[in-house]
Amino acid sequence: MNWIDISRPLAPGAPTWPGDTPFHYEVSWPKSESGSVNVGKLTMSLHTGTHVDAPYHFDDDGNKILDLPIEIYIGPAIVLDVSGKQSVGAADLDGIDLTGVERLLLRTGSWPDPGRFPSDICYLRSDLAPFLAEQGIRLIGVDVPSVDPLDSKELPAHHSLHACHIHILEGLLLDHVEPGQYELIALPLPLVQADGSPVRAVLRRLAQGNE
Ligand SMILES: N[C@@H](CC(=O)c1ccccc1NC=O)C(=O)O
Ligand SMILES: [Zn+2]
Ligand SMILES: [Zn+2]
Repeated sequence: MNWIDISRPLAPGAPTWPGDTPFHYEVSWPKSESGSVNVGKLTMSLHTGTHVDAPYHFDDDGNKILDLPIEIYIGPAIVLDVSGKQSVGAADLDGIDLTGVERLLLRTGSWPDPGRFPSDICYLRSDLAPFLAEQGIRLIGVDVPSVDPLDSKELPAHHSLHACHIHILEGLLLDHVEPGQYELIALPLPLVQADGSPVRAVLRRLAQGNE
């Protein structure tokens, strides 16, 4: 019960990376023709909306989506508010107790208009990954299209997270979520060769010690 949807809706006009494939859905075989059912077809970039990156997205030798362990995308997660920061590094999380936390979702608040691709986002500095890995984090989620600056070609955050075995979830919608402890489900599709996958990401509040 009480699952909170933290996925961005996929509809015509959904914001994409500049120049990327627009989202398109159509009923390609209508009931009037098939005689029994409407059958839909979908065209989209795998990096539109709420999605996971496979390492292959930024490393030709990296794992593809179906190679990723599904247990990463199901389980307890912390939502942390970091809004107002231009970037997040180890120093920004100093003093925050992440003991036993494997999944960390950052609410940056830096995608103010969900109808348009953002122009400037809060990104992760490359000293964050080793810091998080040391604390036992295995998944990082952000409410923006990338963990790196939008114009980055080197993608230092993607590469450092990958080097530290931390999986990447992007494009979450966290505006309506209070910081705290949750159970997360955000499963990628079983796309065998893919560099990314849309996910339906949901949270359910876990009981707090003092509630
Ligand atoms: N690296 C970005 C995605 C990215 O750069 C991108 C995604 C879709 C289409 C084009 C992209 N970059 C082009 O330079 C990310 O996954 O965070
Ligand atoms: Zn992506
Ligand atoms: Zn990415």
